[in-house]
Amino acid sequence: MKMAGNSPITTASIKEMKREGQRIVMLTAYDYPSAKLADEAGIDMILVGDSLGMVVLGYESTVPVTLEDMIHHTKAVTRGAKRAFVVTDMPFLTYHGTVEEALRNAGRIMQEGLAKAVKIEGGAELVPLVRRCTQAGIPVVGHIGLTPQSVHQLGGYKVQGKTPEAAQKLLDDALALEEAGAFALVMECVPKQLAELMSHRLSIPTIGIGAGAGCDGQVLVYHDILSYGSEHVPKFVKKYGDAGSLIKQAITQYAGEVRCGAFPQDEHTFTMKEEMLERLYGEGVKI
Ligand SMILES: Nc1nc(=O)c2c([nH]1)NC[C@@H]1CN(c3ccc(C(=O)N[C@@H](CCC(=O)O)C(=O)O)cc3)CN21
Ligand SMILES: CC(C)C(=O)C(=O)O
Ligand SMILES: [Mg+2]
Repeated sequence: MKMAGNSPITTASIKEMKREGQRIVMLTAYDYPSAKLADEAGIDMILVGDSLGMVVLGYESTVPVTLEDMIHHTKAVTRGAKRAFVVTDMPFLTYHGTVEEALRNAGRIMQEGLAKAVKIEGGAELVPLVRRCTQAGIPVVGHIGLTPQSVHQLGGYKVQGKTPEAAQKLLDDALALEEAGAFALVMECVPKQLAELMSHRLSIPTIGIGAGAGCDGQVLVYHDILSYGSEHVPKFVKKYGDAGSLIKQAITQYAGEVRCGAFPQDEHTFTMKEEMLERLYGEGVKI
């Protein structure tokens, strides 16, 4: 399998991967160790997804996630990612006021979090913002199809674009975002035929999640592929490891060994010199 070299990934190398038919691999990460492992495993793009609200903060949806949350986690991820290109989700309602306000929020993600790009959920209505960010040097990734920040409007996490009208709207949105300057596009939970068609129509790379093999790249949630405590795992997830069981087993063994006295052993313990101990007792130091 071909993999881009060791030099840091850029927007240019991401676009080039599409031209060369090399699939782009994206994974979410939310902290320093997960970013470091993903980076070392050769992941091309790391997404600091607002899914962190659900998988690491325990909220019911991504709606409660704040800009401060995203910046905080982005700081940790960018310290761990040496080669991977880090993209951060703009959270709920941080890009729906004025373009100036949205630009300022995107700017904080770049300047404080040190992300290389931002991702925003929505279609053609975001064109003025995408244009402004792109002009200001902030690369933008679009996100269409199932847009989880609109879960309360969509009525659940459902597949999108199943009718000809809905599919046409998604295609129009995708083309508008590309035209406005988005350098990549996430397509979530859309029928595979539509995702493949959109991937052919667009010159920018498409990154699918629950959108089939016809996309230029794939993205999944870190905790989902590792079975690491994530709940309500979507159908499109494939599990590649069982970190949850591994961690629970290790913690259970630790608890058992503390309770029966098997831990700690001498090797985990510090000692005082005999001479110091004699002085302690002999001189009657009060302890
Ligand atoms: N752990 C996790 N993984 C994700 O991929 C993820 C999150 N959280 N949180 C934010 C969004 C929400 N996502 C989701 C969540 C559930 C489904 C889901 O259950 N979908 C149904 C399909 C329903 C239908 O038939 O229309 C499924 O069976 O997969 C899909 C996407 C994707 N994102
Ligand atoms: C699932 C991906 C695309 C995402 O937006 C997230 O992790 O928040
Ligand atoms: Mg997201």
